[in-house]
Amino acid sequence: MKVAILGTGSWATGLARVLNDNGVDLLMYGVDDREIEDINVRHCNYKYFKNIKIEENIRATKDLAEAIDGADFILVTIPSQFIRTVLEDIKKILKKKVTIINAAKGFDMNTNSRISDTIRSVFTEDEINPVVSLIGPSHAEEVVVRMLTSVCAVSQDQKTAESVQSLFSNEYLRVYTGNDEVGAELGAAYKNVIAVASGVLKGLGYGDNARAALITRGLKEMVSYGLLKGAKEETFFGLTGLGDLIVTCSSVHSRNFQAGKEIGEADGASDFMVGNTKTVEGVRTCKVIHDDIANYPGFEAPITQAIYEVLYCGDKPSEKIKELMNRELKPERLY
Ligand SMILES: NC(=O)C1=CN([C@@H]2O[C@H](COP(=O)(O)OP(=O)(O)OC[C@H]3O[C@@H](n4cnc5c(N)ncnc54)[C@H](OP(=O)(O)O)[C@@H]3O)[C@@H](O)[C@H]2O)C=CC1
Ligand SMILES: O=C(CO)COP(=O)(O)O
Repeated sequence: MKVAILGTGSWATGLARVLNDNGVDLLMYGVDDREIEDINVRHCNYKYFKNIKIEENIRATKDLAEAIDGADFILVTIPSQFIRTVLEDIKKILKKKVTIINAAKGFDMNTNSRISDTIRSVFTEDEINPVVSLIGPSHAEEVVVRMLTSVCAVSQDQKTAESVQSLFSNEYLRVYTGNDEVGAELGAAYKNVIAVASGVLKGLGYGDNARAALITRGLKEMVSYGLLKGAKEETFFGLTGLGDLIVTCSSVHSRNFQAGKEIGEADGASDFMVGNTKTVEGVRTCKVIHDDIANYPGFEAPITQAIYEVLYCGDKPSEKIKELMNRELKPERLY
């Protein structure tokens, strides 16, 4: 069994360690010489994990053909905006049928589609097995040091989901299966927008009460949007919905939360939007969801709308909070 891992970043490294612990043959594919050299020569990934040594048989290459050669699975652990291009490169050199596992949480850069749909649009049914998404509340910083974590292997095909479940499960990573691909992928993407909002609250100096309200009302937005898109309501109360929302809205590890905090502290997003180099999927996801909501007249997503106006219209977070709090009073309708 061989797994090709796309990416040499934090999540790629965390999951490489899981697979290595599980005795799986793997090869990482990266574009960054320094990261590849760190992994192969110094047996670490200094850019992401300063004090952590990784095993010597975790290896990386810049050669995509070498990485996917003989692979039974290809694990997608690069930010969503780069995924389509890399998949198109793979299609040109793929020699055997493979299962593609998506572990990214966002939308296609060109088409705004979910990543599973992107994968299916690039490959034919003869080239790939059913797609699986491996998603849930899982900061790489914890997985890489083997801290207890649970995620979900979500696929339209139960048997393929189970093959990914057994590939990754071990004593510190418990993998469930799920079949609501739409709900799981939308939840995992949408939570990043709410996590940015959570950071903004923190940056503005608000506390636990505000965060609890945000998570609850953010979940409401996620479910309502998901139902519009054909998701199952129950999925949003599982690991890929509420679970991921809690971890990303509350953890110092979250780059979406940290981005929001920086924006809240500055009471504006202009510096962040110009200077950010980290993977903060919530920024683009916010725009994708915001623009899509325009297709559903009367549908309201006040948190996403407020974050959109902060990120893309130059509005001040402090003013947005006032607007949100001063809206017309109403019953707490859930869905
Ligand atoms: N980090 C986490 O805890 C988790 C992340 N995720 C998701 O995983 C995805 C990846 O995020 P994450 O690992 O955190 O991101 P990182 O920023 O940590 O790493 C991204 C990696 O992808 C590399 N990369 C960029 N473009 C390409 C390309 N064209 N081909 C190959 N590699 C490329 C980057 O190289 P370079 O350094 O040169 O830019 C970097 O090594 C995101 O969708 C994220 O939401 C999901 C769960 C947990
Ligand atoms: O998806 C994640 C945890 O489940 C990672 O969150 P960040 O992308 O905000 O760091």
